[in-house]
Amino acid sequence: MKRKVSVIGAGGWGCALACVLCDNGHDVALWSALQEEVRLLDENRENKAKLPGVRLADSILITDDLPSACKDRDLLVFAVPSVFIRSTAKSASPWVREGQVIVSVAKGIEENTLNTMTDIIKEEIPWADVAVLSGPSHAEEVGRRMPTTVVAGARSDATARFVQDIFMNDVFRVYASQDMIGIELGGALKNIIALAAGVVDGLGLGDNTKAALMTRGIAEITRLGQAAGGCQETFAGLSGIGDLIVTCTSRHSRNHNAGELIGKGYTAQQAMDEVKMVVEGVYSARAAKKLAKKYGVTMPIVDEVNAVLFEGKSAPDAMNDLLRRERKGEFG
Ligand SMILES: NC(=O)C1=CN([C@@H]2O[C@H](COP(=O)(O)OP(=O)(O)OC[C@H]3O[C@@H](n4cnc5c(N)ncnc54)[C@H](O)[C@@H]3O)[C@@H](O)[C@H]2O)C=CC1
Ligand SMILES: O=C(CO)COP(=O)(O)O
Repeated sequence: MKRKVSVIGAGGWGCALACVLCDNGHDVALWSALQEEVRLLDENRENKAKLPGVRLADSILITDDLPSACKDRDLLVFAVPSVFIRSTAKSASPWVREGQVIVSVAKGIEENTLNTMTDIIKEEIPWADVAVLSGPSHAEEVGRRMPTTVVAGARSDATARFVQDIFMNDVFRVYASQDMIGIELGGALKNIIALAAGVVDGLGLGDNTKAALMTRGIAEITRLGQAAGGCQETFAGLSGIGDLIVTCTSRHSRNHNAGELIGKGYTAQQAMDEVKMVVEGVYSARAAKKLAKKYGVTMPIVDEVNAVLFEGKSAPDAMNDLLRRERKGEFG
């Protein structure tokens, strides 16, 4: 069924998802807060800065007019970086109708409130029906129609399946779930572990080391995620281990690439400047540490990433301190 859909945010991920939705025959609008970005997208029909080589079909309406992008739409996809989710939701709220479905595809945790992205949207627009879409899905590959699988999460099964139906096609397979907190925490926390995996590569360490970080990383994510109310199975699924694998190993990963630069001696700011696109793990690291404290769980990799990012600790010292922790059983 043809739907009216708007993608709010025109970075790499917003552009790739606009392509998926357009392929599915929907009436698609793509909104950006940045006038210059809108001008360039309209002129080039491509986001040359964030997603080069992926053409935006002529039928995608590119706009900087938020009211018209929100009004009378069956679905809004919020695809701005996590730090802009609250301001974007606040600005959009006057034009969102009762029960309108908003799906968040941003991966982060708000630092001062420890809210997930859908918590923020619900706070700003309590009358919306809020969902999440997450999983191992780099824009660079989705834009090239490479087979990808994700999970749509919503409180009600009906809303999760509504989102599933709108996005699903032969190369973009969508599963449905009702574990929103599990999906969102998996998506946000894997970025911090991916920074650490990048550091391993930047330090010139090996595959054993990276496998160790990924495995112990998902243990940390699962520990915190379950304490916060997520289901264990979700962390073994697409938005958990699946996204962790792709983010720790892909050349497309902004978090891995920033971590690699940090391993080579760049500061966090220098690494972010070099990567140019949003490195969400840097914004979520402090929040993850605070969440771990709130729920009384140990997250040694997250602690060390924080120390390297914000306390001037060297990457080799962080690695050594992880290895020299007191001996323990594998599962606690
Ligand atoms: N790029 C990817 O492959 C994927 C990204 N995501 C998530 O999607 C979110 C967006 O990521 P990307 O598209 O990669 O980011 P990006 O760095 O490519 O794009 C940033 C975009 O944010 C928008 N923006 C800039 N300033 C703004 C403001 N003041 N208010 C509102 N919007 C503003 C602009 O449209 C800009 O192009 C992140 O949370 C990321 O983790 C999730 C899955 C895949
Ligand atoms: O979430 C992502 C892929 O699923 C994107 O990760 P990066 O931001 O590290 O590129």
